[in-house]
Amino acid sequence: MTVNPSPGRFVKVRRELHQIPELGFQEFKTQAYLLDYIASLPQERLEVRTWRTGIFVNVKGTSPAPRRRFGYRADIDALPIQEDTGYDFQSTHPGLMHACGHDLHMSIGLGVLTHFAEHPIGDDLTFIFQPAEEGPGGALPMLQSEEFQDLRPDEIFALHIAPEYPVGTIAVKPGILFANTSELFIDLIGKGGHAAFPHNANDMVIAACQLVGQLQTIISRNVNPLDSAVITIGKIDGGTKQNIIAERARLEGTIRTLSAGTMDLVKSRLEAVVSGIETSFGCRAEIDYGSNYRQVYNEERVTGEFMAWLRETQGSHGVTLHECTEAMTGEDFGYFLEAIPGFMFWLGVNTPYGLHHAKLEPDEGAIDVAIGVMTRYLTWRSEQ
Ligand SMILES: CC(=O)N[C@@H](CCC[C@H](N)C(=O)O)C(=O)O
Repeated sequence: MTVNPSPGRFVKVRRELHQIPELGFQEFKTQAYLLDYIASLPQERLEVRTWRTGIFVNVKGTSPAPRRRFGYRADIDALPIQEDTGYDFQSTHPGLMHACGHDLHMSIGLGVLTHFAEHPIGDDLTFIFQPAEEGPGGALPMLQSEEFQDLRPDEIFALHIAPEYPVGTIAVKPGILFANTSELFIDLIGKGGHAAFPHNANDMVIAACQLVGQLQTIISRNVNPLDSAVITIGKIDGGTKQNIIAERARLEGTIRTLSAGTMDLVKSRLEAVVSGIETSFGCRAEIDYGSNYRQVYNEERVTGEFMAWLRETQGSHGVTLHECTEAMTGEDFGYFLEAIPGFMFWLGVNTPYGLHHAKLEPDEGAIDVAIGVMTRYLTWRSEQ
């Protein structure tokens, strides 16, 4: 796709952030960039707090107390992907890329914050720039942090880019939007040996191949077909050389379900299947579930009001509301929504390559659309 050669303010910000992607809890340059930008805003009503590599910004409202407080969250970390876009502002960090849109999420967050630093509303606002969404999860510890407690909002909002929708589309629904997630790491430990003497070894490459296939039968044969679940093994590592039987293999993946009960079922079946592999291969297995995220559940009343407001005003915003179905993506924003009513929505960015792809090139026109919608929505809410 062609990119705008004379970008606006927040497109420039997005491009600068795009060049410095960092993994979870290592977002040092990103945090410094965000702090520098925030320091350039009118400071009269702002209070900035850092938490590890994250940031809270309090924007003090203009109404006399008691005031309500609204929260807005943007995630800031990137993925271990070697970028393959046609951009002239590609990642300067080899092997790392903003391939899940967090560069757009941050630029939109800064755009909304800029508006309210310059045009404060009656109510207080908390902006949250959150590390480690892709893993191991920054939302829960940030929510529990001391720094957050007196900035805890009454309602909280966030968005995620959606490659499949045109720019101008906001896709949302009340209730569950994103799945429950659990990371999955399985180590298989057998007995290595010479490639020519398989009968003297326990080959963990064969065990890993069998296990990957058997794991899929949990989805097809244990989960109710009217429910939904996903097991994806995204990475396999095993062995040392083509003529050595592998002593070890490691599978890395993720589990997605639409309920906590189905997550328990999948895990208990998975443990039975892995134990069967131990018996049949005479090997040892270790399972680690890594980090787990709660489903993203959009509170019905607040989401319903947002959708009604969008329906009434969409003509004047150039925005189209689409009531979508849930997706098996995960998001640790689910922890915020478990504690505080609010919603997350999908923002159309119209690009053929999906999230987590090395060629992801979101249409930057979506940045101003989102800043416009969020500033108008928060202003409207404050006037209610
Ligand atoms: C929106 C999105 O793509 N989120 C990630 C969240 C990752 C959760 C965790 N690290 C896991 O892999 O289970 C996703 O992969 O859905």
